[in-house]
Amino acid sequence: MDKDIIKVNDLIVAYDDEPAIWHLNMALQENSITAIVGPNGAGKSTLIKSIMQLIKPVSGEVWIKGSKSRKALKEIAYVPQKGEVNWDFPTTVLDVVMMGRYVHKGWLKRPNKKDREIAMSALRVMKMEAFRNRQISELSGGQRQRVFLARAICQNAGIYIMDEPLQGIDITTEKLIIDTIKSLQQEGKTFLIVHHNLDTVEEYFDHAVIMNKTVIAAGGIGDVWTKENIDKAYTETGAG
Ligand SMILES: Nc1ncnc2c1ncn2[C@@H]1O[C@H](COP(=O)(O)OP(=O)(O)OP(=O)(O)O)[C@@H](O)[C@H]1O
Repeated sequence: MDKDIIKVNDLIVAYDDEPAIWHLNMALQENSITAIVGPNGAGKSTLIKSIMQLIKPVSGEVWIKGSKSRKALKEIAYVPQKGEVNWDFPTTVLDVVMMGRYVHKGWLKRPNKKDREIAMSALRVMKMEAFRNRQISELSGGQRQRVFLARAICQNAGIYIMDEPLQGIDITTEKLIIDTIKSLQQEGKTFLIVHHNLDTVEEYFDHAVIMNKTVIAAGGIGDVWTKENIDKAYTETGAG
């Protein structure tokens, strides 16, 4: 069986004629925890937004489980950067987490008791049960990140794509998120995660894509996590 659950072929993405991603090729190995690493402006968010079809590329292809159809996106739970969400929207923690269920039900059907149980169990995993009736505007940054992950768990997708889930959170929440990710990996899930802290890459991830507009090196951590590759990404091209 093909171990590459997502494939990106020769991707070019530009904003106002300025390329943010240039002839990028990568493959996400099934059941891996893969880091996307690179300097500010390297195109990491652009890459995952392209995979999620939130941005239209100039050229290139994205295959998800052997399909190019939008339907394949159902296989993915996407966790955007905290800053990309309107946290002032008047809604509760439980309602946000329950949104993870709409992928299965469609937007018109109301969630039922089972959906609620699944959402509560996801909140329990993230130790956010006590906050279920809290307005999302009243959460701290770390609590927001926990709610995001609970919503992704609720979706019960095979692939998680997360944009800087560990940004601006304390060590307790970081450990909880990493432990949850590792136990979901045991259940067969796959992770593609934008990560900034170079000191924790080897501890948290088994694969990495080191990039700066294009891929500098990609593969198993033991093979690609070298000073040479990291220096190359962080010193070349002037994208940062
Ligand atoms: N909506 C946009 N319009 C114009 N340019 C954009 C837009 N979004 C991103 N860019 C530019 O594209 C390049 C890549 O941005 P992107 O956010 O993908 O990088 P990143 O690697 O995720 O950066 P960071 O580590 O700072 O989050 C940057 O030069 C950025 O300024």
